[in-house]
Amino acid sequence: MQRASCDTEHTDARTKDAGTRAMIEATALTKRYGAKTAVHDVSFAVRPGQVTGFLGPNGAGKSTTMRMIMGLDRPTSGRVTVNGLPYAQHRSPLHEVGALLEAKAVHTGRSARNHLRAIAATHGIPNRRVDEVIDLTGLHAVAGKRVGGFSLGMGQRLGLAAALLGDPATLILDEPVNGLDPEGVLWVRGFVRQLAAEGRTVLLSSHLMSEMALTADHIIVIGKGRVIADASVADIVASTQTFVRVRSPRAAELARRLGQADVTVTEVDPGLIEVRGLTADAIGDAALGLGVALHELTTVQGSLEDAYMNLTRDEVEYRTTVDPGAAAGAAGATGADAGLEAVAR
Ligand SMILES: Nc1ncnc2c1ncn2[C@@H]1O[C@H](COP(=O)(O)OP(=O)(O)OP(=O)(O)O)[C@@H](O)[C@H]1O
Repeated sequence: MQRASCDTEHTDARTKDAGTRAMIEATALTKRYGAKTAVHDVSFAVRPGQVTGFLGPNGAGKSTTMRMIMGLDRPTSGRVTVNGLPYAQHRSPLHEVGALLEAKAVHTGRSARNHLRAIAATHGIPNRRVDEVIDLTGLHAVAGKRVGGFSLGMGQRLGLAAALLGDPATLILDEPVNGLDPEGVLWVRGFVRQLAAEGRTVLLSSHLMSEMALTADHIIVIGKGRVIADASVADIVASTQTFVRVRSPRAAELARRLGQADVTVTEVDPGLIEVRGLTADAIGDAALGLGVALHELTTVQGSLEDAYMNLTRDEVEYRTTVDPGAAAGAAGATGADAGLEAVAR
């Protein structure tokens, strides 16, 4: 993939900087709407050179926080800076931070190229840069087409192209893969990772946990306006409980014999149990001692999704009748994501 930058010197400086200086910094950030506190005393730092996922159930305060980062909403108290200054105090904000806040195509009769040229013109950005971002986002073949006729995927590429016009070091992307087909999701994932690899700071929100696990390096989770987790994806996943999946024609009998203090055995199906509190070795030895045949003995590490469900179980503002435990346990990433959405909405 072509570098998502037009300024090599600039980018090399950024890469050297990566991991050292926080580019988005929130300090005791609070936003109240009348009696409603949407964001409560939130502090976090988003660092360059990695993708930081911003997660939380619906109504948790993500959009409000993103709006305050972008200067679209004023904090009630506290502050948030981008590259050291509140957004509104930057002389050329488009060169500091690019944002994709709306997940829909712009409805306009203009061509993609003219749409981008219009934005560029109002920010003193040369047309040369418009052509560069068109190439970077793979829009070349449709650059002359009316934006109003764009698919959601093309609309997202156009939104990313607009966000990149000022070659900003910081990008804020709200649900960039929402509604995209698998090819579009794959493209956005690769693109976002490339932007971070260049040393840029990328803050990305998504409800798709399986996608976040593949895209983000670091995760900030908010619930009911407060930060409830701020850690690397690896650390968050490592904090989830592992369990051992055991398949046996005599699973029920094995379950009874394994049951003891600090061991939890869940019967998933006749013939399939999940054991927490014992290693696979211990279960295998116990089965051998009992003369019970095992058809499967697998240690399963919890997923980012499991960790997220545990973290946000008490933080969901609008709960449906779907049981979060059942949703988290749903088989396969897609099924579990669907369950998560049902809980979080
Ligand atoms: N302009 C407003 N006036 C009053 N309340 C608001 C306003 N904007 C947001 N809120 C409330 O603040 C809380 C946080 O909303 P916000 O949109 O930031 O959440 P979110 O995490 O982005 O949710 P979603 O995932 O649904 O986009 C919600 O309870 C919401 O109803």
